[in-house]
Order: sequence, then C-alpha cells, then structure tokens
Amino acid sequence: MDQRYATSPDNVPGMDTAELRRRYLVQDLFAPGEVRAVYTHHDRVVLAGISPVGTPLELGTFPEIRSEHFFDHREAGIVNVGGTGTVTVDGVEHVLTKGSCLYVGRGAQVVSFAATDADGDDGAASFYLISAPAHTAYPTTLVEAGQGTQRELGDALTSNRRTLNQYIHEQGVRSCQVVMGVTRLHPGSMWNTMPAHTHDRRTECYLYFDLPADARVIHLMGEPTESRHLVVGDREAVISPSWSVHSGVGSASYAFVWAMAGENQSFDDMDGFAISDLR
Ligand SMILES: O=C(O)C(=O)C[C@H](O)C(=O)CO
Ligand SMILES: [Zn+2]
Repeated sequence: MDQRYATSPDNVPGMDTAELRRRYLVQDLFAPGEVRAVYTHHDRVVLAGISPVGTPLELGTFPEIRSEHFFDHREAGIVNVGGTGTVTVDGVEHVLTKGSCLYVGRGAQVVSFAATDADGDDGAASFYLISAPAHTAYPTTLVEAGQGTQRELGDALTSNRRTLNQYIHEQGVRSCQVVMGVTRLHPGSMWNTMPAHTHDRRTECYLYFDLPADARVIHLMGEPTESRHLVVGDREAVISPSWSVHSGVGSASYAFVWAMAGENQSFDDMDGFAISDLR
C-alpha cells in the first residue's frame, strides 16, 4: 500500500508541481483485476480502488494496518463508479449499480467484489473505497444511487449548478467517522464547491469520475490565501488535508465522490471564505 505521510501548509510554498502531485494526487487507483490502496496519514484514511474482471476480488488486510482482517478496527464507504457489480460482506451480497454507496461496518471479515455487467457503457464495476479507523460496529447498509439526502446547490448563471447526494452522514447511514456522498454537475456547469471552504476538523478526499478521457479538472488546493492547483484526470483522487481548500473547475462535465473523516461528522461545519479572499 502506497504511504502518504501528513504534511503541513508550511510545506506547500516549497513544493513544485511534481511534488504537489506526488503528495496529494492519487493516480492509477483502478487497474483491471487488482486492489490498489493508498494510506494517507491525514486522519489515517485509506483510499482503495477495486476493479474486478472475471473473477471476484477479495479485500485482504495490509501490513501497514496490523490487523488480521481489513475491517478489524476500520469501517469503509464504497461507491461504484463503473457498471453494476456486487459486494459480498460475510456471505451477504449487495448489488451496487453505478453511483450506489455501501457502508461496511467494523468487524466484517470476508469482503469480496465482483463485476456483473462489464459490457455496458460504464464498463466493468470499479469500486472506490474510503476507510477510517472505527471505534464501534455500525450495520453494513446499502444506499441506491440518488436515494440519500439530496441538496441542489449553485446556479447555472455562475456555472456551478450541481446535485449533492449525501449517503453516509449524521442524518443518513450512520458511521463512526466516514462521511460520504456523490456530487454531479448539471449540464453546462463546471465549478464544484465554489465559493470554497476548508474544515480544520476533517480531511476530505475527492475522486473525480465520468470525465471524458481528454478532459481535466483544475482542482484548487492549499490554504485559501496561498492556493495551488492540481490538474486531475478521470478516476483520479485528491487528498485534501484539513487546512486545504478543495474546489475545481472542469473542462467538461463530471461527477465526484467526496468523503471525509476526522474530528466530527458535521457536514455544514465548514470554514467558508469569500471568493475575493482567495489568493
Ligand atoms: O459540490 C459541493 O459543494 C460538494 O460536493 C462539497 C463537498 O461535499 C465538501 O467539500 C463537503 O465538505
Ligand atoms: Zn469540504
């Protein structure tokens, strides 16, 4: 598992493009027939891409987390960004259509992933997983795409009209730390999360998907008064430490999975600032 050690905002001004990308951008998370994982020491979040083809893939443990099973002291949220597939948790099969979200609670032992419809427009199932340490076991629960709490945000006039789906959150599927959902930009809107915010209580990760192969999202990061950018492609993720802005503009339409973990689970606990204060 790739290790990404935690960084301070003081490190950012000294980083060139390659180092910013090495620290905060996660590329190549999805490889056919493989489980790939990254451990960020920011709130000890694990990001994984699980891409079964033909035979199912099991999520085993990793030496870095020192446990017999992956979920011995962890929980996870999983969103399928590809064609329909299944996640089987200790013998119980859950069908995940594209965009659906499964919460897996602490204590699960055998968790396996399968693609069941690889021939459709979305290709084989591609499962994106975000995990954080968990102190207790909440029930494993599926939320179908679009069935969480929906918020309509932004305006077409400011090119940021979008639908935000909250799946794992305080008023929805319960968890110890993980908060997770999917936001999709409306046709013609390109900006996400603008006006932007930070939340010093939580690390957040974005996985951009449904972006055409030749398009990119220019993702803003860094402290609001010392911003930098990452150029991000389809199915690439960004690690956003608690002190970092996370907002982006696409050169084409896109969606993204957002997920957080840390001190609290209060979605609206954000430190907002005016666009005119960005530097
Ligand atoms: O479109 C948005 O705005 C978002 O999706 C915001 C993220 O959910 C977020 O940053 C939550 O803290
Ligand atoms: Zn945020």
